[in-house]
Amino acid sequence: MKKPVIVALDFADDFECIEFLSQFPKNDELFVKIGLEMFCQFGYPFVRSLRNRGYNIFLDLKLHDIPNTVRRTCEMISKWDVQMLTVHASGGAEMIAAAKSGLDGSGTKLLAVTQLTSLGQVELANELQVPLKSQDYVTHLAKLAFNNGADGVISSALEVPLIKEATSKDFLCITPGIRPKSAQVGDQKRVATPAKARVLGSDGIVVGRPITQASNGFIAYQNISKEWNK
Ligand SMILES: O=c1ccn([C@@H]2O[C@H](COP(=O)(O)O)[C@@H](O)[C@H]2O)c(=O)[nH]1
Repeated sequence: MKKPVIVALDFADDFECIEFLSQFPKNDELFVKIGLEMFCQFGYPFVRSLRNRGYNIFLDLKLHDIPNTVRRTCEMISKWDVQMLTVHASGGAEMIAAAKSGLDGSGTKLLAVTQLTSLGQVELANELQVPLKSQDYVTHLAKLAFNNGADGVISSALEVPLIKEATSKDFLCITPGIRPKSAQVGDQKRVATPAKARVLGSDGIVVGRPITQASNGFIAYQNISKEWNK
């Protein structure tokens, strides 16, 4: 599959979301991300309806709980035919392995979130009291995920070369925190342009507001895709 531009569907309203998607041609193999905002409101029926319309689904639930709870939740999600699911790598080795075993037999890729792209070095040190350089912390969590069966990680594009070197070139690095040069950074701290993410070796980029809040979402998507696929 072509390395995707994954559109983060962070909408408060499902009609608004469907109207947004109607701008995209029907035959496009679009990859969309359903996160907590939409999942908490519209749940599995919404996931099902987008999957039935042919979209590839990245279900970004960032699970983080005791291993037994995560395994049982993943067993349920394994029947949903979604392409990717997230857990937090900081849930630990046993939790990551439990998530993987819950997804066993499904085609769903398990991705572990390392350090959220909204957290920089200052927040890591001062708020979370993690005494490591951000890139070392991300690499440590990526190795933990790799050694416990995850198919890849969520990180910023900036850490991709280090992660690939510490794990495997085939270990997926899916990167949010993507901002075209002219876009507002907002709450993101570790950001990269689509072109930089490509050069650094990301396997897929996640883009929300620069597309969903653009005056023409489809044109914004096309421009980002062009820069990403150059
Ligand atoms: O570390 C992370 C993990 C997940 N995200 C999600 O990606 C999108 C990014 O949206 P933008 O509007 O492009 O900032 C959003 O849904 C986050 O929940 C992330 O940003 N960072």
